[in-house]
Amino acid sequence: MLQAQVRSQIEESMAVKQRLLEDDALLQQVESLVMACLASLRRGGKIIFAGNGGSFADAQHLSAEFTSRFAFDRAPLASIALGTNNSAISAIGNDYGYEQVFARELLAVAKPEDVFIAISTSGNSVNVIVAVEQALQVGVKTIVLTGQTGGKLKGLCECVCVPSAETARIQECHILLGHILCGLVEEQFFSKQVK
Ligand SMILES: O=C(CO)[C@@H](O)[C@H](O)[C@H](O)[C@H](O)COP(=O)(O)O
Ligand SMILES: [Zn+2]
Repeated sequence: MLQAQVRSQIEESMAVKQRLLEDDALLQQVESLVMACLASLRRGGKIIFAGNGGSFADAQHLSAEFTSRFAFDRAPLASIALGTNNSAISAIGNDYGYEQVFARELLAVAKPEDVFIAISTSGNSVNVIVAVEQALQVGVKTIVLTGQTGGKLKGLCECVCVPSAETARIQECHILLGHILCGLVEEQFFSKQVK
């Protein structure tokens, strides 16, 4: 009985990915994001990630692909996920408010040569919005991975909008696109350096 629901959720996940595949503008955005990350790393910048809940896990996961390795053994690439220092979250949250937890850490570490990838399925998480505003002020190239509407983040900066309104389905596409990003950046960065 539950098997039908399992099947229908897999079908829905595949349907969202099919819509991604048919969205040339979105694929172009992902290519541009790869190029922006490459340019940042080549000039000594780093890739900064942030998100809440499942997107926090995605932020950590993708950041670790850069600093550890993705598809092959190579030198580490500079990346951090905001909010991974529990003491900083506790101190900033307690002293400045939870909406500042990403923005203040970003202000402490971001340089104009960095890229900031914010992840929010709704586009409405206040701590992500405030961090995006802070990144733009510092002059950091900022891109948001979000859902079909982009929420409040839509008007603020470039948004890669996954064509779904369902959090889980959007997250599944974010990690797919994130893995594609990591793989292409790694391949391009090191193929150029080997010569
Ligand atoms: O993973 C999930 C749901 O799949 C949740 O933990 C989810 O990430 C949390 O509710 C987040 O707070 C949602 O934030 P956002 O994606 O709207 O910015
Ligand atoms: Zn989740």
